[in-house]
Amino acid sequence: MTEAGAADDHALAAELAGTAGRLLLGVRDEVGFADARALKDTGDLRAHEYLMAALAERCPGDAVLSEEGRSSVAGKRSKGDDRAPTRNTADAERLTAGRVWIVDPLDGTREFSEEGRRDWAVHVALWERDGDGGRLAAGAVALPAQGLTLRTDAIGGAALVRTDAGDPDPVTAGRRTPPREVPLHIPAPDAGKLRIAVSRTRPPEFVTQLAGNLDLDVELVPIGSAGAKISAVLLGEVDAYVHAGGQYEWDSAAPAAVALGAGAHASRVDGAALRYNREDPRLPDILVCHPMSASTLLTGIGET
Ligand SMILES: Nc1ncnc2c1ncn2[C@@H]1O[C@H](COP(=O)(O)O)[C@@H](OP(=O)(O)O)[C@H]1O
Ligand SMILES: [Mg+2]
Repeated sequence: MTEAGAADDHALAAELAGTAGRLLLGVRDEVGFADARALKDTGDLRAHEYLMAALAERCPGDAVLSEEGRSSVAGKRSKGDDRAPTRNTADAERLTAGRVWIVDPLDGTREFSEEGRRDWAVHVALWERDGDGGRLAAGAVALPAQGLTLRTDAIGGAALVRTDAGDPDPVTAGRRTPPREVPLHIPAPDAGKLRIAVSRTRPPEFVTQLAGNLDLDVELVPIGSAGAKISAVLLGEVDAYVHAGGQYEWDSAAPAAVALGAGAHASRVDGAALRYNREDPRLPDILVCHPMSASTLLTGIGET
């Protein structure tokens, strides 16, 4: 990959996540909130079909692993559309490919279907094979209802992009427009305190025990979507995300790529590296936090 080509991967991830996000805001307007199932399925499948078509056109030689492209969702249909979802690259081809896009077309599907909620995301990550097996090479997390995209950049860092869509922020509305894109660095937590983001609907029991074991003032903050939770860590709205008990590569690939670019610690809850493009896409647990909180949290998790 040339330097210009690599830079394009970061920009492409952000462009595709942002465009899928705008499409999803349109799906919310079109389908409405009365039938949550129809809204979820239509959102999942329209964003998936857009990403599959865009990646096939822009990166025809690359493999794709999407949450909605598995054979297990082959029977799913979006409202007013009888087509089956476009299938992922076959496993045998994906597992030998040099470049694999790992996408979650709509993370936080439940929150997407609840009127007024802003904690849902589009994830677009690029995994590349290298001498050590492989690594996340680029990633973008769009938060369409918040008017934000968090993305990796070409110099190993990350950036926060303000998009036009989304509800106006009542605090900044009317003030001078802030810069459209700014570097993203994970902020350090306040001394003695730790706000830990947890799933709204499946908070792991061990995180409650962990909170009790830590010698800190801990607040558990329920937020939907892995991408929205990891973004909340990078934006300083919480200090850590701890999850266990189930998840898949597409739930964390793009947010982990951005987190690592923003200088965060991102690992399994036992401290092992997050690994992607495996035969089995299950990746059931994750810890994202500021590096200065990592040993406290890893030790606390180990003792819980
Ligand atoms: N125990 C579990 N098993 C499988 N997937 C899980 C899970 N807990 C969370 N997830 C997935 O992780 C994402 C974030 O979940 P949560 O909002 O509860 O934190 C969701 O992705 P999707 O919305 O793409 O399905 C959800 O399905
Ligand atoms: Mg998901």
